[in-house]
Amino acid sequence: MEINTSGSAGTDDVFPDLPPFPDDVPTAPLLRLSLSNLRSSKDESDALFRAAKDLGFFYLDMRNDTLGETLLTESSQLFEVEKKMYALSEEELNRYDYSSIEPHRSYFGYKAMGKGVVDAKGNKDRNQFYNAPKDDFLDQSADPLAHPKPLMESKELLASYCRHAHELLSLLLTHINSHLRLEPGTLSKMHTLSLRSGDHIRFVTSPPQPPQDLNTSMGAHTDFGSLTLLFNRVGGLQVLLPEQGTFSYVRPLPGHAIVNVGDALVKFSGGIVRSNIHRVVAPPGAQSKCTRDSLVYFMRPGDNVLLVRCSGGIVPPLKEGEEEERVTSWEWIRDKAMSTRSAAKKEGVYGKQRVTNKDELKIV
Ligand SMILES: O=C(O)CCC(=O)C(=O)O
Ligand SMILES: [Fe+2]
Repeated sequence: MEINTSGSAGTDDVFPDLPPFPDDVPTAPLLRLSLSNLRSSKDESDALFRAAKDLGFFYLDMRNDTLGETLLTESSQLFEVEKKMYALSEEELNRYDYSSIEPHRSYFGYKAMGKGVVDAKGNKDRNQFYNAPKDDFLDQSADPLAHPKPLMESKELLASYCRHAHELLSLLLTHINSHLRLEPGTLSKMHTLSLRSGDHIRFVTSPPQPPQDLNTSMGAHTDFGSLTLLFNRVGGLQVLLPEQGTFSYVRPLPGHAIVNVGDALVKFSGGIVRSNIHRVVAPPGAQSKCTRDSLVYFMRPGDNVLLVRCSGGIVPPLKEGEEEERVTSWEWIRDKAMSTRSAAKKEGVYGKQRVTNKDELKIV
């Protein structure tokens, strides 16, 4: 079967309400997979595993599939909720910054513009984001946090989105599980919806940047979790091409989500899949004048799950004398999420800067 890549845009590849993504910037060759084909085609499933190993990023066409269409509709509705939330004053939003409030100290909640750093020089980020925890919205947190009114007014929508995003990503996990030839259910068991976990919906927004002062909006990073489901419409996301060592834009495509592999799955697979480095820069071309919103769902293992390789299948066993750090999902998130916060750095709680992909696994 022929699998397209994003090298060039097709006729229905533009968002009608936005200036077009330029045709003269290089774009990354993500495979275009289809959710509906994935349900029945072995070739599509093989392509999924290939994408998870080679680049760790791929497009997933959500159209012509009930779950996919539901996620497209709900994500559009959440983009509206996102607008309402960011219309709140900075003072109001800052009430939900839990990054230094004990006993709730957490990466959930609001992060103001410039609260994170994008590079080793300490340059500040150019985005605001809000991390809305799955467990609060599914009413399964021991100690739920307060969240802004626009989110609480759409609590059912957020809950429904968490369930659907989790269902979709679980389906992808099942395919990866079978390609790794693990016991059926091995990966799913560590990601049961009812387990307390770091899963959350992230609402990211970046205002247009002054043309004379462009900077990285979100610094180069890998995602912590197992799989990430991303909807964006304005360009700016870039992936590091593993062979060239250069960053390349990911063209947003209507009707498609972008899916990427995170660090936890690298650990579980003993380095077989790839958690690729990516970043967000100012939107290219005519899109540079747009506010850039994105909607991310991070699927993560349960908080108490140990991030060690699975045994069985094609997962390479540890070599004699080789040891793996025994860190739980919760400990890993705590260190990693706080490592890019400038305030945390100042207070001396700068976490370990954890980056994992195939090549770096050994130095983590
Ligand atoms: O906004 C985007 O397109 C990507 C955001 C991202 O990589 C993240 O929040 O981890
Ligand atoms: Fe990311």
